[in-house]
Amino acid sequence: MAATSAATFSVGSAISFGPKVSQLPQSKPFVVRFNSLNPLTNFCGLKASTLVNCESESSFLGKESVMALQGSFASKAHRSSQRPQYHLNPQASYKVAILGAAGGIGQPLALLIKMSPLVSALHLYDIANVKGVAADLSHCNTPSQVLDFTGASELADSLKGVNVVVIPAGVPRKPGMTRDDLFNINANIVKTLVEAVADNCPDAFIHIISNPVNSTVPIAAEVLKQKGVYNPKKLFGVSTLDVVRANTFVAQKKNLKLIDVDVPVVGGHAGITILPLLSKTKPSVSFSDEEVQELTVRIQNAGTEVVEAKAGAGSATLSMAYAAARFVETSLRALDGDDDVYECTFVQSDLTELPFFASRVKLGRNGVEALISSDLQGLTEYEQKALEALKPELKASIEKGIAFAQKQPVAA
Ligand SMILES: NC(=O)C1=CN([C@@H]2O[C@H](COP(=O)(O)OP(=O)(O)OC[C@H]3O[C@@H](n4cnc5c(N)ncnc54)[C@H](O)[C@@H]3O)[C@@H](O)[C@H]2O)C=CC1
Ligand SMILES: O=C([O-])CC(=O)C(=O)O
Repeated sequence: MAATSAATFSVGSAISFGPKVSQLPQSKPFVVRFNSLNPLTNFCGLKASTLVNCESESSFLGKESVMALQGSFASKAHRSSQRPQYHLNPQASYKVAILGAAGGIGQPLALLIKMSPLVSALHLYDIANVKGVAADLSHCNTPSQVLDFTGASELADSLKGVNVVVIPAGVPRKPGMTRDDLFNINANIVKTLVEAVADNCPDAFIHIISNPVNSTVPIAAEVLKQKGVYNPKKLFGVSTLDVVRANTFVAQKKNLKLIDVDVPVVGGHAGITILPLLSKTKPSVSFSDEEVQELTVRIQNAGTEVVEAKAGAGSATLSMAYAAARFVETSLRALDGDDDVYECTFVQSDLTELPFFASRVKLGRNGVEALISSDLQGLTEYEQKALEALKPELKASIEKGIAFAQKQPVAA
């Protein structure tokens, strides 16, 4: 079949290290081609993956899904054509490591990353049960090679030459627990793993998923500082799930097309420190005071909603894997030279008086290029109050992490 002329559509979310950017760029994270023999180039948003042709009946998306996708992307065609397009480098070949790969998040995350056309090697590390996960995953006919690493003796090898390290290792919550209740176990796990990252791939992007993110990211920063390799532009707390949830809940409430909605979520990743900036929703939507209150509280409590529904069997894993895969994909696109990559993430920041703060950032080859300051300008009274209210809790969590790491310095 001859290739038909391709329309290129983009979907996703938008958005200042070093310079703060006060203008809010329009989102353009994902590019998907239809009506072409070209494969889909990304899987985020409603992203599929490598070697998936939207015209093909053998696409794992299925024909109906493809039609639905085409429909949902169609409205973006015009807007997208006005933007510079990122084209996947056919030579793109990045190595990603997942530490905690046999867990509830690790397994589906590994599957999603296995589908990325940007990845040539996927290193799966865990303290147990990772051999079977890797054997299983390696049968998928996507290009990346899957390697397994079990236990402390193989940790260093799992990190050699890696571009992005994702850390979902650690225990999840049970009903009645706060994320901070995980501190005593997960702080040590994150400390040990980040020490190994510092020794073996200090230039990698580091994505911390393990809770409490508000403390584990500062712990990671201290460990990297003690090792002499801290680069604040490459250390990220993964708060993407808050954005994914905000987008979903807002789209449902306002009857909007899911794919169009983009809500920045700032602050931290626990309870009231999660602050969705509904007034900055794209496309522009108006909310009643009641809607703002209801949506904000639902987004802040969404993790607990899942913990309670799972009734002791853990916390969010599938939606978290989806969100983490989206952040890996955006990081790889940034590494690959796309200069229009924006995500919300919990990073070292000077946007407020707090040393770490989640906001939109512009990502580039060297990590955070800019923090987007405009999101914090012109807040509603509700958002401004909520921002001031979250600061003491977030400050305490950050200080707890720093104090922990400083009390037990790493070996040089
Ligand atoms: N940032 C976010 O938005 C979210 C964070 N989380 C957090 O992610 C973490 C993981 O959650 P799940 O995957 O559901 O837990 P899980 O218990 O299913 O999996 C955790 C995995 O980590 C492994 N592990 C434990 N210690 C390790 C070590 N020292 N080195 C390597 N691997 C180790 C375990 O063997 C297990 O396979 C939890 O702390 C949870 O709170 C969960 C959802 C969202
Ligand atoms: O709620 C939890 O414990 C897991 C988490 O961080 C989330 O789902 O946002």
